[in-house]
Amino acid sequence: MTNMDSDSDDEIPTLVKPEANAEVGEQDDEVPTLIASSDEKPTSKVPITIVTGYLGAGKTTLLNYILTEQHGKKIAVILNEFGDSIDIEKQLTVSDQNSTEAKPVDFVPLANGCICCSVKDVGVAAIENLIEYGGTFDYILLETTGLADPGNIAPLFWLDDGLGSSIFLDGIVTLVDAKNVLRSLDEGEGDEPEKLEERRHEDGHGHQGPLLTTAHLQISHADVILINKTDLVLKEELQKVVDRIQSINRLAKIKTTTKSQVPQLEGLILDLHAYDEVTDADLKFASKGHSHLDPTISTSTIIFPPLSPAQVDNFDLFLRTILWEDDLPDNKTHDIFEIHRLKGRIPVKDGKTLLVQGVRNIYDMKEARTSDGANSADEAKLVLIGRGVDQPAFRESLIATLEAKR
Ligand SMILES: Nc1nc2c(ncn2[C@@H]2O[C@H](COP(=O)(O)OP(=O)(O)OP(=O)(O)O)[C@@H](O)[C@H]2O)c(=O)[nH]1
Ligand SMILES: [Zn+2]
Repeated sequence: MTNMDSDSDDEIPTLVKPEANAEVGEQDDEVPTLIASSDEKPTSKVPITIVTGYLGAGKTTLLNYILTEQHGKKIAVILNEFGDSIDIEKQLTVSDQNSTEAKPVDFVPLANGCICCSVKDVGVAAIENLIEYGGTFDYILLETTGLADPGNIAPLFWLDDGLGSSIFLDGIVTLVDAKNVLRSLDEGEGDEPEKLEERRHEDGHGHQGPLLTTAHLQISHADVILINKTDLVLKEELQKVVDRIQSINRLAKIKTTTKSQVPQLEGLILDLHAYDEVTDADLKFASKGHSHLDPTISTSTIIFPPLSPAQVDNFDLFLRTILWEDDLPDNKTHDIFEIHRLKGRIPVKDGKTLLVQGVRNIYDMKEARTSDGANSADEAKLVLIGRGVDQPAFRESLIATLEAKR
């Protein structure tokens, strides 16, 4: 669906209609509008999966595939021009002011119970309307533009304010094009040159750091990465791609696909729970080691002893300082860094386990339900994904902060 991504503002959005179900949409130019009565408010939050990926990686192919599969869910698919953070903020404000006079959104019902909605300019407001008027579906899939930075979009659905009251972020799925991804990572091919220049930063010694491309941002924020178009590469080439992607993001599940055909939807696209649960298994692979295959972004794991209850506040201070101030507490000297994603499981000696989640400068810390609790003898693990996170100073600063009397 490359025509969705053109820049012309007056272009009429195209609706996705899987060929197999072509008869369902009936008249092509008459789009049905679903309007539910106002008392049909959804009672629980609807999960949303963000589908991101570089230009032409296979996002629309994936959504079409899902819309034709039998999965027993009513899925609302939104094709959107989500991209620029500034636009999104504008849209949020507009939708807040107009929330009482929101207009219905147009949907196309599909054979397997799914509905499809194509939104070009309304963005967040459209999703609110979808919830308000639709109410009859149990999942939302949102395709972003190829140049979108998921780090700007994810917080909109994760936080309690804004949209978080009716929707919760289930996960971010990133598609990469096996044939082109290495070139995108190395050269920023397809990226806007000004954006690349903006994202370059100095390494703290006055040297320009390596290129941070859109492909990096989409991989570093992903919970699931589908390496698509495997038919276009040789086995050895594919292995190189897998290795490179793993070196950037060791938390994400990685699967290889052709024509975006995922082996199963559950746990790969739907119901990831990537922003509420942090299981031991989630962190296991990440903490097994790391490599420096990518000069720009890497995954790093800090392992430390369980906290005493009195150290919890100090741990929180450490998180606030690294995420909000891009700095390490206790004046620890360090190179410049930038954290994109963070996950942790922190046992406390009173028997609780703290679960930590972060995207950019937003984080959430809560207690694990006792049923999934690791016992307090386990080590604590904090996994960081980003630029410059692979510095010994992180662990040193954390230990010093935990031990400090405040
Ligand atoms: N050879 C090959 N082609 C594929 C595969 N998956 C998708 N394609 C083709 O690649 C092209 C782009 O796929 P889309 O699904 O439109 O990609 P997209 O990510 O939605 O693209 P944009 O919205 O333009 O960013 C289409 O012509 C697809 O048919 C694959 O596994 N192998
Ligand atoms: Zn597309």
